[in-house]
Amino acid sequence: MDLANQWPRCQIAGCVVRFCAITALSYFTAKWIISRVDPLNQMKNRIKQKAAKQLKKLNKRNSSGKELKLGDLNEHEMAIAAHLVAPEDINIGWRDIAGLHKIKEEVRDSLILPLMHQELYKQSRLFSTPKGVLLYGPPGCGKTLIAKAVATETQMRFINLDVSMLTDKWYGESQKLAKAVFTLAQKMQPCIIFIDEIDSFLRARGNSDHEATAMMKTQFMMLWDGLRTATNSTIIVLGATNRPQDIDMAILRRMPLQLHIGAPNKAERLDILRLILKREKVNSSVDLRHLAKSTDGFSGSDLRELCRSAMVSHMKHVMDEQIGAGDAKQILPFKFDACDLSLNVEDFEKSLAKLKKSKQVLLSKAESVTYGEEY
Ligand SMILES: Nc1ncnc2c1ncn2[C@@H]1O[C@H](COP(=O)(O)OP(=O)(O)OP(=O)(O)O)[C@@H](O)[C@H]1O
Repeated sequence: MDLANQWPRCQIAGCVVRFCAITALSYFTAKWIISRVDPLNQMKNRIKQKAAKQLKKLNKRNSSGKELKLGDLNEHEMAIAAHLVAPEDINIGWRDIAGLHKIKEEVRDSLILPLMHQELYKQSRLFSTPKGVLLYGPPGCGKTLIAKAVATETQMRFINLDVSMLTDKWYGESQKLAKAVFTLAQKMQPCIIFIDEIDSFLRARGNSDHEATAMMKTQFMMLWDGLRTATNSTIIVLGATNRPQDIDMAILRRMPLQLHIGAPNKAERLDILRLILKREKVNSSVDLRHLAKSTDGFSGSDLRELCRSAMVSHMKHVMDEQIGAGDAKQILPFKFDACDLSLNVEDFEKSLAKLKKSKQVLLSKAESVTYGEEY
């Protein structure tokens, strides 16, 4: 009788166990499938992997011994951490910037030395390291280079803030992300928060601003203020812009050090050309002084393009001579040693004419934009 009573109970228990197992299996399978096809989840995983990679690089170089782990960060900080730039990926120092002597001196005196010798500078109540720095001037003249060199010289960590992510609908929760920028910087200080094209993000507030954007800007400023009043934090917001006149006045007030990085003059253009061509073969007939004189109005990046395009034209000439209409694979290895790879006057002349022409086209297209007058 007892046995007969127990038998159905065992069956019931078996059924319950099977039911639970099937339910659990279905749940985890469904979860796995959703995680595989959900784009948001996939993006979060990518961010996590990228953040982990960047943190690993940072920790490897960290001499203070204080490691920052992925587990120390919340979801929003992780999204920002994916935009960290490891020191080995920056690799730009003063030696990589030609000209701009006054700017370098100013940055050294007002920023680098005070950051590197904080104890000494703290002795004076008159001095405080600027928590906000603005680099402004025409495009391609070295603003980003200066920002990177500051990070390298001071060995500070570098968040290259991609402002579009703060307003991106995929990330959502703009305000939490804005907060995460500062909390992450706090966790890994000394740290530079670099905002390129800061005018596009923190432009003068207007009625046309979306409510969420306006709130995020306000929050950003509040967090920045927290930084400015904290005496023991070593976090600097470094902004770069081509259009300083578009930046909100309240933001400009938070950036006491404002440096104009203008177009290079003749002597600076010569320095830049020498730096760019340092490791290239250049024929002795090429007069770099003359080239510097003929490139009035060129930015550093225009000069780089000039040299690159001269090299392209030279290589084309070499290839035409070597290969002609022949088969590249067959002929190249045999005559390679005989090639003259030195850039010559003709290469530069061709490249200069091409660049001047394209600059002219650009200028006529953007007649209303007159950078020179704005500064
Ligand atoms: N002073 C300089 N010395 C050496 N190279 C320079 C200099 N200025 C510009 N360059 C060259 O131009 C490139 C662009 O410079 P950079 O990105 O710093 O310009 P930018 O002012 O930040 O421009 P944008 O406003 O377009 O962001 C550099 O990678 C470098 O090759």
